[in-house]
Amino acid sequence: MSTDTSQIELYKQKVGEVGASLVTSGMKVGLGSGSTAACVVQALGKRWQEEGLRFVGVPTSIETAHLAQSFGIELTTLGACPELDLDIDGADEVTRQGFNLIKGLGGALLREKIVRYAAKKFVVVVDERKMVDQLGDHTPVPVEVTPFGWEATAKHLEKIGAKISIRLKKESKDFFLTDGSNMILDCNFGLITDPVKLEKEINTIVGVMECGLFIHCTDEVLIAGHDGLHHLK
Ligand SMILES: O=C[C@H](O)[C@H](O)[C@H](O)COP(=O)(O)O
Repeated sequence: MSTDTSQIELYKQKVGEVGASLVTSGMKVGLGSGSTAACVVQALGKRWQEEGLRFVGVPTSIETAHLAQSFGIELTTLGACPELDLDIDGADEVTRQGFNLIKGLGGALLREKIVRYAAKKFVVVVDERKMVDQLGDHTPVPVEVTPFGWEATAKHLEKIGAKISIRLKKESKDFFLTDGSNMILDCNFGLITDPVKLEKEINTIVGVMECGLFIHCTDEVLIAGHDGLHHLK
């Protein structure tokens, strides 16, 4: 499926607006990361400024925090607010059945997962390119690892079948580091037949902080595409 960039941007804006419409006054809301989640934050910022909507947000990345603050949105931490009503975030792949996800191509996966599991409800916002029949369709599994001894951690990942690409900064050959100062190893496992087993296998490897598989934890998906907007529950 080829869709031009400006059309994709329109899909993201649409899904961002609908995602933002799920937030009501007084809610505690997880604010996701990446370009689609940014559209949600922008739409929330508009509602904050034009409608006087008031809620508190917990950002999943420094970038999201800065964006939210640019609209004056009130932010808090999981320390002050460990239970959230709603978390809205993007994804890199979403399975049509079961809404399992790969996340983390933008590098925010550990914080995103912590925020997701602090929330009662998790809504994912995507454009139609992200929908797949099976995880691993076009995206590796990002794995966040502690930099100490990452080479040994990588060997363990290879033993369970990963073909690894070390995430580098776009502008240089330096290692990309997450907001928590961890590295990311992008692990290609091919098509993933048993994501529950794989998530467990990855996360029991010493040195792994978290992986980008989000399994059996998505309540709703908003999808924007050529045939309009779909809200799947
Ligand atoms: O680390 C990044 C996050 O998991 C993003 O939500 C994910 O990569 C999707 O990003 P985008 O909406 O920019 O495609």
